[in-house]
Amino acid sequence: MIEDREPVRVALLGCGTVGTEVLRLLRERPAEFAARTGAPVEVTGVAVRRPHKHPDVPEHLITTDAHALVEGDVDLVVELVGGIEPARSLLLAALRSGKSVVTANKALLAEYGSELFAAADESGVDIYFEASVAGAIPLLRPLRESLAGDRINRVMGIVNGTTNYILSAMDASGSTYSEALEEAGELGYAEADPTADVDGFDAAAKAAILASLAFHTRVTATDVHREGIAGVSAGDIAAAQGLDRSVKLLSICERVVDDDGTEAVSARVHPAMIPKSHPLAGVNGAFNAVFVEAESAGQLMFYGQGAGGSPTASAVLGDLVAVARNLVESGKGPRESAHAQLPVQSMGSTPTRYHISLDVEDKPGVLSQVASTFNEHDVSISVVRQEGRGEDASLVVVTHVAPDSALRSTVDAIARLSVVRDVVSVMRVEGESS
Ligand SMILES: NC(=O)c1ccc[n+]([C@@H]2O[C@H](COP(=O)([O-])OP(=O)(O)OC[C@H]3O[C@@H](n4cnc5c(N)ncnc54)[C@H](O)[C@@H]3O)[C@@H](O)[C@H]2O)c1
Ligand SMILES: N[C@@H](CCO)C(=O)O
Ligand code: NA
Repeated sequence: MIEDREPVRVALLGCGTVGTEVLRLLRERPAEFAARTGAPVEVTGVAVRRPHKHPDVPEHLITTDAHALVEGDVDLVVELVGGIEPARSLLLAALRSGKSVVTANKALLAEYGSELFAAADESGVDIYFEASVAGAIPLLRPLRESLAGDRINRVMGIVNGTTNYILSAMDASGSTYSEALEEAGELGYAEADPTADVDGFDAAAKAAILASLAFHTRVTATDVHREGIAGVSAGDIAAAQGLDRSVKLLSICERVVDDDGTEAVSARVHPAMIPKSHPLAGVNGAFNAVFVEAESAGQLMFYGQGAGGSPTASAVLGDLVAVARNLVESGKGPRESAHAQLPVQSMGSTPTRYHISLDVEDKPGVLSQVASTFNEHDVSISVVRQEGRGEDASLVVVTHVAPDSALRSTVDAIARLSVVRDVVSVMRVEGESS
């Protein structure tokens, strides 16, 4: 009988948006978890910071001493505290004392992943982290396991729910940036410090995790070029709408191959305009979507809820069952795979395309001055549109692909032209052929 087997003893660290939901489901459905695991799953302790804030957690489970809980009589530690410390020390202590770990902590994994994987390896235990990227969406398991025999060339998508919620609201209803950010916080999508979301740190951490798994290379958050959405203005959104495009915060991880066959990894997070007809343009609110392009599999798309207590708990509990099964059956999950160790390419050499919207003087010769500035920087123009408005005119230029540094210098040079009154919007363009 399953109920008579030795239980898998679980320590829960953190009982906030995600932890509360994980605990609720574990306590409501013990028979299902036991049947799927092969042994009862027993929560033996819940570490919190302020006990009085958790009236629904049975008193005998609550502790403020997370270290004692982790080093005590448990088999599996579920970390839902977030941030670097004390999460890092707690997980290292857990792994070094032979406990398997489930975590949703992308900030920690993107910086100290290798240290945690090494500790897990030395102790022969598991570390699972599906909830750390794209919430409920099964994405890391497919990359780590299902696609382990393929060669991935690109991973591109929307992996931050908060910023997607804000950009969708600004696009659809004309909400202000701060109204939409407040709503995202109330709905449990935003990080404890929402600048992690809006400044792109969260998406960059996720890009580092995705690039590491996809390219079998250690990529950390600092390797990822990062631009957030704080600079996205109502003018940028309007410029995109005028061209039948949407603005999205994209995480893009690519395998780049030089003419001589040398390979590198490029990982970047920045806002970009994509055509309304692109599948990512229809991903709204806290939903996430990620495209994976692999040599044999071709294109794959992963879509679903990327944030929120309940969707994230689904991924955490899926990992918990996988790890618990391994404990019951003496199995083992995948270890770190970083055999390729490709170099990381700088953003300046990464090929991108720009959309540039300018206010210029409406007089002859302006277009040719602007065009020759592009020419001088070896950047070729794909589309140009000019509209007169009395003394002023607006000029919209979309470039072909060029190294990002060349595009940056072109914009700087254009801004210095006396005929250019204002650079209204500069944004990268993705999702269309060059
Ligand atoms: N909320 C989401 O949508 C979501 C989605 C995916 C991943 N995550 C990740 O899941 C983790 C938890 O996120 P959350 O939204 O539940 O955060 P939260 O802020 O709601 O909860 C964290 C909890 O940990 C507690 N805590 C802090 N320090 C502690 C300590 N030393 N000991 C014990 N408890 C401590 C806090 O008091 C808080 O209750 C984070 O790593 C986050 O990035 C969150
Ligand atoms: N703050 C994160 C939570 C999910 O990882 C987001 O908004 O996507
Ligand atoms: Na996921």
